[in-house]
Amino acid sequence: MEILISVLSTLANILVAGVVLYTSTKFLGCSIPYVYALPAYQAFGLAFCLVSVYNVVLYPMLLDPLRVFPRVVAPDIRVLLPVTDAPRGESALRWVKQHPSADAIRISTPVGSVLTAVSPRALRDALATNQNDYEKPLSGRNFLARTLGWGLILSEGATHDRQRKHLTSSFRIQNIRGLHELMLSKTRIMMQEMEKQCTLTGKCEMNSWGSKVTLDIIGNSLMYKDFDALRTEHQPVNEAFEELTAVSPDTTIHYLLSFVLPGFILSRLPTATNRLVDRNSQVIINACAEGLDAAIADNKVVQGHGSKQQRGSEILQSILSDSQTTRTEIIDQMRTFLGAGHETTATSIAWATHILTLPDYQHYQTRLRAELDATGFHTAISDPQVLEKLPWLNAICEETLRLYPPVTTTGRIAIRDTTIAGARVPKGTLVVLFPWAVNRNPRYWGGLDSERFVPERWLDTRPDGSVRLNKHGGAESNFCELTFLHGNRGCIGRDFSKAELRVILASFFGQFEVARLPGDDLVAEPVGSLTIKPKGGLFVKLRRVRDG
Ligand code: HEM
Repeated sequence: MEILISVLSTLANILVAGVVLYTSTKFLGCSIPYVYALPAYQAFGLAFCLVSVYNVVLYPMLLDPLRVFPRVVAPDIRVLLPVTDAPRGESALRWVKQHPSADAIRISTPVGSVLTAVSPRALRDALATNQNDYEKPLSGRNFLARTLGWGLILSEGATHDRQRKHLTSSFRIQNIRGLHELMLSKTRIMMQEMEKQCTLTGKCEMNSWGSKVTLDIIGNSLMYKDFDALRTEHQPVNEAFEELTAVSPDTTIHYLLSFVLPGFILSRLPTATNRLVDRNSQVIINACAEGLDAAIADNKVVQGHGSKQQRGSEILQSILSDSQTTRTEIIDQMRTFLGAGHETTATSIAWATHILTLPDYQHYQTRLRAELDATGFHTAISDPQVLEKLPWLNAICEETLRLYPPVTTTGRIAIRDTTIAGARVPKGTLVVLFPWAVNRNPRYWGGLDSERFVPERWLDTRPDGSVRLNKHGGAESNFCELTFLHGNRGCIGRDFSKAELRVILASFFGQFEVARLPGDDLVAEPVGSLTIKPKGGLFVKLRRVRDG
């Protein structure tokens, strides 16, 4: 086996030499005597054939330790990327349906094979049991670090463990409940502004309002910085994120290039994407630096261990309590939280509205209002603990997050030999994870109903007819859902975002009857880089049914 690999790598080298010789004679005008060029071309041809036979036939059929898993072919590698202009999720879901009993599926692409884990058993291995055998691919991390900084999302190993340990406590439910007033007051401003816009223009666009309200909430929770995006027409940080998350073929090409070019070369190419990333990242860095300085100057937070903190400053204080952290790292961590804690929840607000305004599902708006009425609308929205227990509200949030996971694709690379569902996974294997496909897998989510919006699956009916929320949606394991992932790299902001979603949806649908514009009753296509939004935006009109 090893001899075979060395022979093939030698041939691969000859192949590269052949290409160099060919290009130098053809394009650079070097005159290489024919007697040398001919054998080089022949070697090139032979090496090319052998490498192809090895990649296409020999390795996948006889040598690949992952050949116990079924194989599919992906001619367009863009469908495997988290940053892409390609349609999202659907190819992976098709593969999952083609191989319903598979634990994992091998995906052959023109540039090599990758693996995707699909069953709860395989996902548990990749994300929990053997989680320390994986890292996020360096090329993708280098690309994203320019926007998000080297914070919790992109750090690895001991640095990640240290950062996660310091940050975990600020995401406890008690601390999140402490942010309820802020979340509610920002939601109220959102609704006032939306109502004004609707009166003036007859419509409002949900993606952009979701983005503004979540930016204002995370800005205030993270660093006492009120971006006031909700009342500012051109808020620079909001616009910076909008541009950074927009999809374009240019961004996809850049992301693909990050696999072959070192970061310091790629980031210096004079391209439109580089200019856009540099300009917008600087806007975000400056905002974080200003927020940090203001919070320290106002004594809201103090660097170092054991320092007193004011209510609501927990996230920034926990970043500062890590005594090993430099100012650049603090700002990187703030960029991470601004990015991660903003567009993700914003898209969930848009998707929930998208679903609840479709003809088949509109009646869930009425169901939700009835639940809020029965509890007492004002009692419910002013108390986070009441909202946490409302069955229909929570079931609608859970089902939206299942059906439209904002992050549809992510990846891990095995840093040592490991196993998935009993099969050996060699070091260097790229494991791509598709929350979109896993969350809609008919095998675990009720066959034909798996792609339908069925909030009832999150509810259990008691003998007295009352309903109670369950934690699994009827699936056999929580690894059947990947919206927030699992394990030590799962989303630290999971409870934060659920609290936000609850208060925003309860206030919004509790006070407005929300409808699409005439003629628009279609299921929108999900598009977006990193997170998915309804294509073309989601335009709605509002009719007030209750005073706030
Ligand atoms: C609906 C809302 C959200 C969804 C669906 C979501 C989803 C995810 C996913 C899938 C990951 C793992 C990414 C990967 O490993 O490739 C992640 C990680 C992370 N999320 Fe979220 N997220 C949401 C909201 C938030 C919020 C509100 C915050 C902060 C306030 C946040 C902060 C983070 C951080 C810091 C990480 C990195 C965790 C680590 O690696 O230790 N997220 N999120």
